[in-house]
Amino acid sequence: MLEDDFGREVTGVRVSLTDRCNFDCVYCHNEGLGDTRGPMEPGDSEMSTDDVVRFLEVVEEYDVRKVKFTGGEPMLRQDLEEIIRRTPDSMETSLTTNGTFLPGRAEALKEAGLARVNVSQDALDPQAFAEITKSGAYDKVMEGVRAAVDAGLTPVKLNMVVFEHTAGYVEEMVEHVAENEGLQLQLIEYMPELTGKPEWNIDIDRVHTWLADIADRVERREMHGRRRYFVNSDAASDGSDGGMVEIVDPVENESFCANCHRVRVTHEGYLKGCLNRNDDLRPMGEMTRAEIREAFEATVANRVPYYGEYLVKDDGEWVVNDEYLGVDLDPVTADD
Ligand SMILES: Nc1nc2c(ncn2[C@@H]2O[C@H](COP(=O)(O)OP(=O)(O)OP(=O)(O)O)[C@@H](O)[C@H]2O)c(=O)[nH]1
Ligand SMILES: C[S@@+](CC[C@H](N)C(=O)[O-])C[C@H]1O[C@@H](n2cnc3c(N)ncnc32)[C@H](O)[C@@H]1O
Ligand code: SF4
Ligand code: SF4
Repeated sequence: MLEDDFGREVTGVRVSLTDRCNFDCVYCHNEGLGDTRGPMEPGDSEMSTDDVVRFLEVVEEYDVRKVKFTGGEPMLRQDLEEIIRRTPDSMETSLTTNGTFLPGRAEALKEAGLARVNVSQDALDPQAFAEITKSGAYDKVMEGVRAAVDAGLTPVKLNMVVFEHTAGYVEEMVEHVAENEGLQLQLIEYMPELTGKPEWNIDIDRVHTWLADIADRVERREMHGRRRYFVNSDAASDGSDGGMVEIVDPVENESFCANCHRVRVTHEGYLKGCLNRNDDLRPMGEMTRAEIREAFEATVANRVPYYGEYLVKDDGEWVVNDEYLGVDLDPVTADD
């Protein structure tokens, strides 16, 4: 297993399969790569099926055991089922999607070996949903979530970005997942770095405080040290956990970055050490196994935590701050 200079082992990869999308969400960071708008046809620049599979086979050699497929909208790739089928068996395979193509395809994804899906759903109100996503496909998304639950792609995590347009819908969404088996909620702090519009920010600490008040139990997840709140677990008739609500709050959060164990791959086949950075793109040449190995090792060796005092000025020169290694990571009590 590879470890970076900040003691972070790399256990997962996040692979963007395309930058195309059928939505145009007002906040979209597109994994740090900018606009999703453009032609809907497969781009020449996208990694081929074989490239993606070869990449996964190589990183498996380094004990990478998790892969997240994302985009753009990854379900625009017609070879998604094939990619999943050919993903090494040792890897947990998950997908983040806007959900519109899940109806009619969820079963096939499950059969191909997909473990679970996350579906972006920012509101339970069709009009608000349409305004945020610039699409009227609310019903399709609801249908997609049901199809995923029915196919056993569970837990289905609903991804809701908490920002000015959605803050009023948080409570309703928490109730929704608490009442519906198979669903969990991820409340994502709005990341303004890549989209501008800092005026849309909502103070995520207020959401933590509110959830801490109503939760029966709180855990900390290994990944990013994220907090998980269990709501209404007593009321759950099936003995399950009731509603599980996780807060994804990376912004200016050193502890989040200190627990970051994933390397990213862009749809064009560049490695990237951090979601928020665009100055660390590393090509993998012709994507031969040797080139992938070399680029992967170099990417891990050059990873830095985005938030955190990882660079300091010494005699006018920027140098890595060894003190960062002493950041209080807080005890992590929950496993993934
Ligand atoms: N800044 C930052 N944001 C992240 C990182 N990982 C995930 N996110 C954000 O978290 C949100 C949810 O991401 P998903 O792709 O659904 O999945 P996940 O939460 O990372 O992973 P699972 O919970 O294991 O499914 C997205 O808005 C991502 O941009 C990260 O390493 N850094
Ligand atoms: C870029 S999308 C790609 C996958 C898929 N198209 C989807 O929407 O789920 C991945 C996740 O990033 C989230 N996201 C996009 N821009 C964001 C931002 N500025 N701040 C926080 N999360 C954001 C989306 O809500 C989504 O859950
Ligand atoms: S559906 Fe996903 S990729 Fe598409 S615009 Fe929305 S957040 Fe971005
Ligand atoms: S270093 Fe921080 S900002 Fe960058 S990908 Fe990891 S958690 Fe996200």
